[in-house]
Amino acid sequence: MLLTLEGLDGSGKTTVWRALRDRYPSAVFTREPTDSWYGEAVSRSIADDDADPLAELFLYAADHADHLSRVIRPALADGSFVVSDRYSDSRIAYQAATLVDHLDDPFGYVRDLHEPFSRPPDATLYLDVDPETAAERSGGTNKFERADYLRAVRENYERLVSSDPERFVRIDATQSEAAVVDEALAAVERLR
Ligand SMILES: Nc1ncnc2c1ncn2[C@@H]1O[C@H](COP(=O)(O)OP(=O)(O)O)[C@@H](O)[C@H]1O
Ligand SMILES: Cc1cn([C@H]2C[C@H](O)[C@@H](COP(=O)(O)OP(=O)(O)O)O2)c(=O)[nH]c1=O
Repeated sequence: MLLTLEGLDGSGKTTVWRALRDRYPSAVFTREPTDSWYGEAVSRSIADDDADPLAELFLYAADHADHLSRVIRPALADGSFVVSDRYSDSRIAYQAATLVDHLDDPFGYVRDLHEPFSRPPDATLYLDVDPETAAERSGGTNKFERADYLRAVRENYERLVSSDPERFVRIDATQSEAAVVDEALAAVERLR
């Protein structure tokens, strides 16, 4: 089973990912961007304010392709429970926002790019938080610009959730850390 964690920066994905790692020590825990050289290229692009958004999409997509072949598919073939902190939905939510002035239908473009080669998650925990809280928690320096961008990203997440409601479990991530973790652990218990 492939479980993914999604949500805005600062929504608490990594906190939940760690709690799941403690609860399911034999599962495979992974993340995107990965720690491969493809993931390092992604990090360089994130750090570059002038990075071309289309080039950045393809770096993220390359990292995803490598993640699938090197980690995700072999682990699933072994019958492992696999948990990924971010996955393809992050691309659709974030890059559709960065590409809004570059493509007519960025959401459809990024979604369809994945379709021929990716492996959809079986279930996704969506940690839902308002953009202001997300920006504050993730320590963005330009808080208002960041919150504006995260607002667009959140709208894309909402589109994803409504297009595939069966796959998503929405968790109110404005609750305390302990409440979010409890809800996430209970949801995974039900899903497995
Ligand atoms: N429910 C919560 N309430 C308050 N602070 C939180 C909550 N969840 C996480 N945090 C804090 O917010 C910051 C970002 O959390 P993190 O789990 O790294 O989020 P993400 O991986 O989604 O960016 C950390 O300092 C973490 O301790
Ligand atoms: C995986 C992925 C991440 N991102 C962005 C989200 C984050 O702003 C940044 C780094 O991801 P990450 O390290 O998961 O950030 P955080 O822990 O703060 O949520 O990359 C994309 O824009 N597209 C993607 O496909």
